[in-house]
Amino acid sequence: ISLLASCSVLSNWTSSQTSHANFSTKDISLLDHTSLMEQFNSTDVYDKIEEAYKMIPSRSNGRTNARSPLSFLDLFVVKYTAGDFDELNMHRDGSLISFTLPLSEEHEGGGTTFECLQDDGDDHDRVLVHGVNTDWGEVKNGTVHARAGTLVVHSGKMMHGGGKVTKNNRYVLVGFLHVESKDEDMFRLCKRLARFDAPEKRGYSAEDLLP
Ligand SMILES: O=C(O)CCC(=O)C(=O)O
Ligand SMILES: [Fe+2]
Repeated sequence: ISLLASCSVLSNWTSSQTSHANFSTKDISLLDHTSLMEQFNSTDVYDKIEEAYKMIPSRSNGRTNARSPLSFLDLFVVKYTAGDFDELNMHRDGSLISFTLPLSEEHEGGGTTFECLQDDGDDHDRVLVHGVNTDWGEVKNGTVHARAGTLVVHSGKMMHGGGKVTKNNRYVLVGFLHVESKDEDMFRLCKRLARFDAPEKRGYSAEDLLP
C-alpha cells in the first residue's frame, strides 16, 4: 500500500488529542498533506464505500461535490507500536460513519474490536467488510483482523477500539465521514447500523445517538 510508504517518510506523527478526545494516539492527518490526499483520491476507497452503502455520491470535481451526502470530518493514519502506543480504548467516533483500512500486516495483535461483535458471536455483518478478495481477514473474539487493503466500514456510534499490538507496528488509515442529514436513505441506514450497538442495553435508543 503506497500510502504507507508516503506516510512513513513524514516524521511529524503527532500525539494528538484532537481526533480522539481523551485518547492518546500517534497519527498523521491526510487532510493536512495535499500529496497524501491526492494519493488517497486515486484509490478505490470511495468506490468501496459506495458499494458498502449501495449509494452513489457524486464524485465529479475531485470528489468534493456539494451534492454528495458524504464528506470527511477527518482522515488520518494511526500508528500503533508494541509497548508504546499499542492500543486504543473503546470509544465512539464523532462521525456517523467511519472506516478503517489497514495499511500493514507485519504486526501481531491489533485489529479493530467491536463490542457488538463480542456480544453477538462474531456476526460480522454488523460491520461492513469490503476485502479485495475472499481472503479479507477474520473476526476473532469480537475483533476484526482485516488484511492490508481491506476496507472495514462501521457506524461511528458503535463502541469500538484498536486491539493491543503485541509485536511490531500497525498502521491503519481511519476515516470519519459526515453524513448529510438531508439524505434520508443514508440516515436510515446510519440508524440501522447504530442499533447494532445494542443501545437498549444502555437505556437509550439508537435515535438518541444521532444529531
Ligand atoms: O485501530 C483501529 O482499528 C481503530 C481506530 C479507531 O477506532 C479510531 O481511530 O477512531
Ligand atoms: Fe474509532
